[in-house]
Amino acid sequence: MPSSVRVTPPARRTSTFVGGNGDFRGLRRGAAVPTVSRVIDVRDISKRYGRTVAVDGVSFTVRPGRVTGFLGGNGAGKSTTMRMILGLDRPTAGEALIDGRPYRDLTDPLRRVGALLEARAVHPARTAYHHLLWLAQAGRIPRTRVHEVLGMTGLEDVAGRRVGGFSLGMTQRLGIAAALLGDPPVLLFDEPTNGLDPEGIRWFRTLVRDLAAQGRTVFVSSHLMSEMAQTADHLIVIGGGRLLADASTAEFTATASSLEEAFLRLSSGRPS
Ligand SMILES: Nc1ncnc2c1ncn2[C@@H]1O[C@H](COP(=O)(O)OP(=O)(O)OP(=O)(O)O)[C@@H](O)[C@H]1O
Repeated sequence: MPSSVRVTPPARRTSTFVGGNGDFRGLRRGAAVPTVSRVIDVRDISKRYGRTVAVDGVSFTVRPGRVTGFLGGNGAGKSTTMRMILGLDRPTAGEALIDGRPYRDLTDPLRRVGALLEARAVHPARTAYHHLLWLAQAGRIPRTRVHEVLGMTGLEDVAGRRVGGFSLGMTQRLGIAAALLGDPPVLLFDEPTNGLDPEGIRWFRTLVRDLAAQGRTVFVSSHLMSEMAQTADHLIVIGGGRLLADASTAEFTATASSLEEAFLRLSSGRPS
């Protein structure tokens, strides 16, 4: 097991906030899910920060119609990979393509790709509604869509509250709402269940499975093994910046009693 890989316990429960109207029909507006080019293609990508090799020659493809989990311990390189996919970090080598192009070359990116990365990166004095409205206006998305995503994420009742007073779980929901704004066919969520209570985790699981069932490409990073076992159809596993596995969840766990055991065995380099 690479020394940088550790498996941490589940995130502390920080909120008793529940909800989400469970109505994900807002995701099916119009012909929002194109039938082509929803693949995320990561090709031999590397990222070095000074002497730290965060990502080391990783290649994989994230396909539509299923939930792909991105598993790795702390410091494995998940966030760096996601940031490179979204054009927020420039690869030292290799490339990441969505729809056959780098993110920065996509036209109308909010309608092509939705992402939750740093949920806390919101203006604390803004209300949830105004945060989403500001994003919607920047992406030429109608105001009615703001109401839809507030309903879908269970934030309707707190839409008028300042985001600075939100719990971590509520902030995560706001980040998920922002990712859904453009009704995009490709979605990336980095540690989306951080701070969500059990009800929220179950709600999120239902949401992403529904998104995938609609034919979207859904890529979810996590270090919560039991959660990923229930959520992901397919797994990309990295450790120490390197690709360790790219397999269906069923294949990955076939010779282990649990996903956690399979992950720990793989990370430690023990044979299955
Ligand atoms: N901006 C940066 N400058 C320097 N080093 C960085 C930077 N971003 C990430 N790293 C390093 O790159 C490695 C991979 O980090 P990354 O955040 O991608 O991992 P992760 O799998 O998302 O981990 P976690 O689950 O803990 O968030 C780590 O060693 C980290 O310290």
